[in-house]
Amino acid sequence: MTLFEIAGLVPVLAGAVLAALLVTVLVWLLRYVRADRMTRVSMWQAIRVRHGWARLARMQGLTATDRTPSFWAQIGAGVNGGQIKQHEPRVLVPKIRVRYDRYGVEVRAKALPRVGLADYQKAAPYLADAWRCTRVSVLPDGPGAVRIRAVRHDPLAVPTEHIPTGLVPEVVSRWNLGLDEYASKVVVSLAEVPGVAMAGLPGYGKTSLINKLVCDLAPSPAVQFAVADGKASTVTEGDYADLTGRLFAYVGDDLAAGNELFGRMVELRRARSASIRRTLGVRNMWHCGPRASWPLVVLVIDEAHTYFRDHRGNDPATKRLAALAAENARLVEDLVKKGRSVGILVILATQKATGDAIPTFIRDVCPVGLSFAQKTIDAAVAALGEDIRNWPEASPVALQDPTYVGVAVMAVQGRQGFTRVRTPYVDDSHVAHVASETAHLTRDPAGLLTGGAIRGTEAA
Ligand SMILES: Nc1ncnc2c1ncn2[C@@H]1O[C@H](COP(=O)(O)OP(=O)(O)OP(=O)(O)O)[C@@H](O)[C@H]1O
Repeated sequence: MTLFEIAGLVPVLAGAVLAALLVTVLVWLLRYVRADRMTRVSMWQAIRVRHGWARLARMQGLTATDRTPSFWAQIGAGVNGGQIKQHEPRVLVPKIRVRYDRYGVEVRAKALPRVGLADYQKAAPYLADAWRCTRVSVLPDGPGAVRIRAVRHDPLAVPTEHIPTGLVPEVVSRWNLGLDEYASKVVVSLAEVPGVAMAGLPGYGKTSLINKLVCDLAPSPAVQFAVADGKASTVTEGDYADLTGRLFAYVGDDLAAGNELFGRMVELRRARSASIRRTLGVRNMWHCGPRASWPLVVLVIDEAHTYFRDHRGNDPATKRLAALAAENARLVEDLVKKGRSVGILVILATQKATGDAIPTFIRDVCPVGLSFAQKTIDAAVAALGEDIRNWPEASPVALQDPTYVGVAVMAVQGRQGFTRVRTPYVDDSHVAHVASETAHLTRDPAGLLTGGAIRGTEAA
């Protein structure tokens, strides 16, 4: 190719570069037009972060200086008889990739020699100021990289809403709780979990969170639900009225009815334990996963204290209630201690998770515990364990403000300390819709053991 021909290609190349630029700008504009107000602000923020990064990184000491002559300088020196010219040290700036969402930006940055995770963490408060964010966290992002999460608004203070998709979940054991204080998703695995203990002052979102879980799992025939609601006498007057169609069993605040349901569940647990090997070919249902013929059975015990409270008195009626409460505790203990491998999950919700509300021999074997707002640190300790005393900034006692309705505190696997989660609100109309659309999937799991499986809907 002659020089003349090469020169002729320049306008073509310039045109291609311009066209690529134009496409990039158009895509950005399209996204901008379609985005909501908060995301638009984040889009501008992402541009500012990218363009200001080289300067900011220098000022924060996040750059490295390379004093070794470059490869080309050394080659040049070889040509000039081994003499390397006065060499300018090079300042290395970490490469970054910036993504945005409604709450702010996420920056993935490379580590450099002597600039690692600890340096980024030390710089986090200054990055927050420079990017005008309320919170910045820095976490490792694989070898030699960090993930910087910067949020402009406190995600815990912004109520969110969840509209159930009505789609069959890919994995029924994934419990998507909501967003943490950095607007990252908090997902808890329910596989191999026999019990969840949920506490919190009245009106702070326990029932709404349970409704969300039921709505998300209801489209799967591999999950069946039963509810004991200690706050209502009949199903129609309680918080679970909209879900009735999708429940294979429901009892209100009557202790004897609760006793009957818990007894039924223990019988199911025993029958499953006796037949699991023969039916599933494994000793632990989670080794093959729940399916329509062997569904995960979720028993919700809301206002759990109703069923376990100690009744004191010598009159026959009180004595009977005391006996029923003791029996209820024994039955639920059986489910929580032995139900895991056969696919039974008990969710216990109460206002204060002290020993008089949920017996400690039940509460303390629930692997997942969470708490919405609490009045006292003792109530927080009862719900989350002694360690919460060491994390005062995450204490549920600090959530006693209407702003934090729907915010829960929990220990999340793989994370240090406690995580605060903004759980989304699920409107009653959505709950009713999902329950009525999926009512045809409701089966009594005991009936399935004797051969009444839903045909054609095996496995989740
Ligand atoms: N995640 C949420 N986000 C915003 N608001 C919420 C959320 N959850 C609940 N709420 C509001 O709080 C009200 C009470 O919620 P919910 O019934 O779930 O509380 P609760 O803790 O179960 O109370 P109780 O102990 O009395 O049953 C709801 O009607 C709704 O207005």
